[in-house]
Amino acid sequence: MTAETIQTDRIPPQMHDVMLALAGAGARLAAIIRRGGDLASAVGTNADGDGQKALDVMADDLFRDALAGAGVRWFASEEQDEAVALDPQGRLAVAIDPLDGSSNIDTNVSIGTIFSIFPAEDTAEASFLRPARDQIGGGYIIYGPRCAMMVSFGDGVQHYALDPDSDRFHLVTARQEMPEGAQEFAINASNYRHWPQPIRAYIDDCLAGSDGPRERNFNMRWIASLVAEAHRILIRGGVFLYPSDARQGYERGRLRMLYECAPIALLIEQAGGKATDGLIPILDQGAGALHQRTPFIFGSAGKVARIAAYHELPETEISALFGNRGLFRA
Ligand SMILES: O=P(O)(O)OC[C@H]1O[C@](O)(COP(=O)(O)O)[C@@H](O)[C@@H]1O
Ligand SMILES: [Mg+2]
Ligand SMILES: [Mg+2]
Repeated sequence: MTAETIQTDRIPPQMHDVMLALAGAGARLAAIIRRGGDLASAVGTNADGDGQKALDVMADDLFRDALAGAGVRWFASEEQDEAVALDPQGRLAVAIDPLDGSSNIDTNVSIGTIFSIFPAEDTAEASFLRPARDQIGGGYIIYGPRCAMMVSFGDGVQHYALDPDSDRFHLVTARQEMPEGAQEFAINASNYRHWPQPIRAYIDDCLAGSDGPRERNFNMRWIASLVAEAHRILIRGGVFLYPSDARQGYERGRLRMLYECAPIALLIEQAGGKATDGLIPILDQGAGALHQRTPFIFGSAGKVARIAAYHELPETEISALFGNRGLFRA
């Protein structure tokens, strides 16, 4: 039996082993990151053609080994071309982004691990290529100034923190709720010229601040670690956008449906927010392939609904200068 790496009294019993394994591997990875050293050197390329860094591969090995003894039948990872069969008796299927925010490893900026848990079926395809609403668990670990975990089993979001003395995750908040609050948006604005019109119009109106149709000022953040943006938004609200764009290979955005967007969408909905591809809830969709990408917009419910409304505006209204976009005053 695994040592108690996480407080289990709020975790459904059938999830204890998998959560003990994820928390144990997360605590070990947190220690590796704290120690530092050569974690960012290039070591290869993954299934999707992304460059792999030393820490990407280390994290993948750590989580796969930990999950092998935790009732997991199928393991799918950003770092593996195909799903891996672990325990034929296992009842769960786990998809994982073992190290999210790889471009930040060498800059000592927050990075994370994202995980999604489905009931195991007889094949990996049947286990993973299904509606995201079939997830029975999902969450992330953030390796930041504090190491923390947000996880949902479909009944709210639980917030844990890693105690550095005992190396155990303990419950901080039993039901994390997202405030509507912050007037903050997160997008990689260097891609502005490649964005679709509704996204440009939404951001134009935010940037116009109190002089534009929104009649108030906004703040912007871009960390380039999805986990860190999700954590900030869960704690203080705001909105995140990684839309599709006109660059080659970005026709469906950048982020992966199965092990990035689906678990973050579960957390966001369970905390009272919304997560869509611009229009359709992510949880109403599913991955057609393990590494399929999707445009991803999430955050406070009102903000995500507003972005959907920009997608439905008539062309004349969308291409109007922000000052003339009468439908969106305030
Ligand atoms: O560099 P860009 O295009 O702004 O992309 C940033 C996005 O890429 C990611 O780093 C992708 O995740 P990986 O590091 O797991 O590949 C997200 O965490 C982040 O939101
Ligand atoms: Mg990622
Ligand atoms: Mg990754």
